[in-house]
Amino acid sequence: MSDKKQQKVQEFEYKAEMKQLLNLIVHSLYTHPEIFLRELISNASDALNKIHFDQLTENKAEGEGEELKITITLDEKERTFIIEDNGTGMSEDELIANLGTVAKSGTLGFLQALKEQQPDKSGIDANLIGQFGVGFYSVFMVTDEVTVETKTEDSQGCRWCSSGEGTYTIETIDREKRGTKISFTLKEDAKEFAEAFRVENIIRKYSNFVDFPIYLDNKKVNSITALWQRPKSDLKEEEVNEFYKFISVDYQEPLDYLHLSLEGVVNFKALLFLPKEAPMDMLYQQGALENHGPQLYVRKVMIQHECKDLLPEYLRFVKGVVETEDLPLNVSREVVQNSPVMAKIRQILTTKIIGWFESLAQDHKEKFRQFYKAFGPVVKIGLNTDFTNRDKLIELLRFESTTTEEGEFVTLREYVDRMVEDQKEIYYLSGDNRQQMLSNPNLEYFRKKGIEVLLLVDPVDVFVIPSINEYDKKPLKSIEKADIDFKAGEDEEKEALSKNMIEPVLKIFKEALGDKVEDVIESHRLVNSPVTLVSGKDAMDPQIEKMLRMMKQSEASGKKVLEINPSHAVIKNLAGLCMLNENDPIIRTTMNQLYEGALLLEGNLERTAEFVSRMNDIIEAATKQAKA
Ligand SMILES: Nc1ncnc2c1ncn2[C@@H]1O[C@H](COP(=O)(O)OP(=O)(O)OP(=O)(O)O)[C@@H](O)[C@H]1O
Repeated sequence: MSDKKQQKVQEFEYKAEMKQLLNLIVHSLYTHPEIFLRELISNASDALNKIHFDQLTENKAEGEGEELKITITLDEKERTFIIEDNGTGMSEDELIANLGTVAKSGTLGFLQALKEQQPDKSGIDANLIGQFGVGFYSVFMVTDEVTVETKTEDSQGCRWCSSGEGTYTIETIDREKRGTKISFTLKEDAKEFAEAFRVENIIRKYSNFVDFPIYLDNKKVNSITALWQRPKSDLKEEEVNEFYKFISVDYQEPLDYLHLSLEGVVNFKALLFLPKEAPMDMLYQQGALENHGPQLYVRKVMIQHECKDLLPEYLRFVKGVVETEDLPLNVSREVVQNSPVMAKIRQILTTKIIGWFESLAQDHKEKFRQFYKAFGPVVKIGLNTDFTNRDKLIELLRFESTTTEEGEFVTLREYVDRMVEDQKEIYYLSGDNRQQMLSNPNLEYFRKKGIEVLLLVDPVDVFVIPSINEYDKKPLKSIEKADIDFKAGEDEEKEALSKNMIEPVLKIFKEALGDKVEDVIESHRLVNSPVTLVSGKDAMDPQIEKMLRMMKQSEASGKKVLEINPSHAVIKNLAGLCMLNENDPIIRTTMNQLYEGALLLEGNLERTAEFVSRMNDIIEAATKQAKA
C-alpha cells in the first residue's frame, strides 16, 4: 500500500457505549432480522425528504433534476445487497457523528433493561429497535461487514467501512452523485434477503407507505398513497392498520383511529391513531412525551417527523399524520411554531381528540378501558394544564372504589348519582394497592354506612384529584382527613366508654406517644379496629407525603392524629387498667404497639424490629396470665 493511500484510510474506534450497543444488537436481536430492511429504507426516505424539502423551499420547481428514489439491487448468487438513495448524503463529519455514536442518550440502558425483561432472557424483539434510534446497526444482524459510500451536495465523497466490532474506517473517494449507497454481502443464514420475492414482500409489509418510489431490480414495488387525503369511506381497515404500523414502528395494530377532514378557519386533514400500549420510552423516561407528536405535512411534503406543536403534551401519545395547505413551506420551524394557524389546528385537534375519547367511553367500553389503562395517567396531567378542556377531562376519569370489583371502574357522575341519602361529599382514599387500602381502618365507618369510597391507586391521582376540589358542587375529600363530620349512631353510643372513662386513656396515650402524634382523640369512624391514624385538617395527603419522602423532597413526615375507638374491647381494657394502676407498664407498651400497628397498616412503619420485640413482650404477658 502506498503512503498516500495509507494517509487516506483512517481508522476510528466506536465510543464505548456504541461497542456495547453493537454487541447487544448483533447478539440479542434476532427475532425479526428482516427489519434491517425497514430501517435502511426509513433512513433513505428521511434523507430524500430533506432534499425534497430543501428543493421546494429554495423554490426550485418540483421535478427539476432527477427523480428522488430508493433503489435496491440484489445478487442471489453472490449474496450481495445494495441499497442506494439520492437523498442528502453525509459529509465525513456527519458520518462520524451519525454512524459512530449513539444519538439518543440512554439508549443502551433502555435496550439492556428490555433484554432483562424478556422472560427467557433470549433476546429483544427486533421489532422494537426502531424506537431507539439505532436502526442502521440492525444491518449487522444479516452481514459481517458493511460499506457506506456517501456524498452531500457540496462535500467530497466518503467511504465508511465496518464489521461492527469496535472500529470503523473512513476514506475519501471519488463519487459524483449526491446520496448514499450501502452495500454488503449477506451472511449464509441470511441469504433469503438476496431473493427478490422475499425482499419485495418485506417492503410491502413495512415500507409500503414510504413517500418515495422504491425500485427493486428496476421494478417499482411500493404504492405511494397519502391515506389521509382519501375520504373516510374509502379507507379499508387493513390498509389503515398497515399504515399505522408503518408510521409508528409498532408491531401491533392500533387500538382505534380517527380520520379528520376540516374546512373552515383553517383547513387540514388528519389520520390519528391510538396505540394499544404505551411506547417503551414513555415507561422508562420521564418527560418522554415532550418530543413526540404526529407527523406534519404541508402540501404533500413532510415538514416534521414528530411535530410536538400539534398537540398539548398530555396528548402526544397519539400517533398519526396531519396535513395542511395553510402553512407556507419555506418558513423556519420557529415561525411554524408560533403561527396562529398552528395554534388553531392544535386547538381543534385537541377538542376532536377529547371527543374521540368520549365516544370510545360511550360506545366502545372495552377499547376505552384499554386506552385508559395505557394512557389514563398521562391524560390526567391535562387536568392541571389544559383549563379549557378540564371539565371534559374530569368526565373521562375512572376510579376503582369500595363498591366496584377489582379492575372495574366508576365515573364521578356515576358516583354522585348513587350517593346515599344525606351524603354531601365525595370520598376517596389513596394508597399503593387495592388490598392494602381495603384493610384501612378508616374505611370502617363508610362501610357500615354504605358510603362508597373511591380508591386511588394511580400515583398520579394524589396530585390531580385533590385539585378537582369539587364535582357537581360536591367537595372531594380524603377520608384520612380528621375533619369529616361523623355522626355516631345510637348503638355505638350505648356501647362506648363514657366520657370520664375515656379521658384518662386519652391523657396517658398523649403522654406515651409524646410528639410522635399531633393529638389523640376519640373516634367516631371506627367499628372493628381499636385505633387509626388520620391526617390533621391542614395536612398533606398521606400518599403525597410518602412520595415526597421517597423523592427526598421532604424529610419529616407530618404528624398525624391518633383516633381511638371507645367501643373497642382493647380500649375498654386499657380504661380498666388505667383506673386500677395508671403506672402499669403494659399500658404504655400496648399504646405504643397500637400506634405502630396503625403505621404498619398504612405502610409507614420503618422500625419493624422494635415493633416485633414489643409484640413479643405483650405476648409474653398475655401467655403468663393465661397460665395463671
Ligand atoms: N441513507 C442515509 N442518508 C443520509 N443519512 C443517513 C442515511 N442513513 C443513516 N443516516 C444518518 O445516520 C443517522 C443514524 O441512523 P440510525 O438509523 O442509526 O438512527 P436514526 O435514523 O437517527 O433513528 P431511527 O432508526 O429511530 O430512525 C441518521 O439519523 C442519519 O442522520
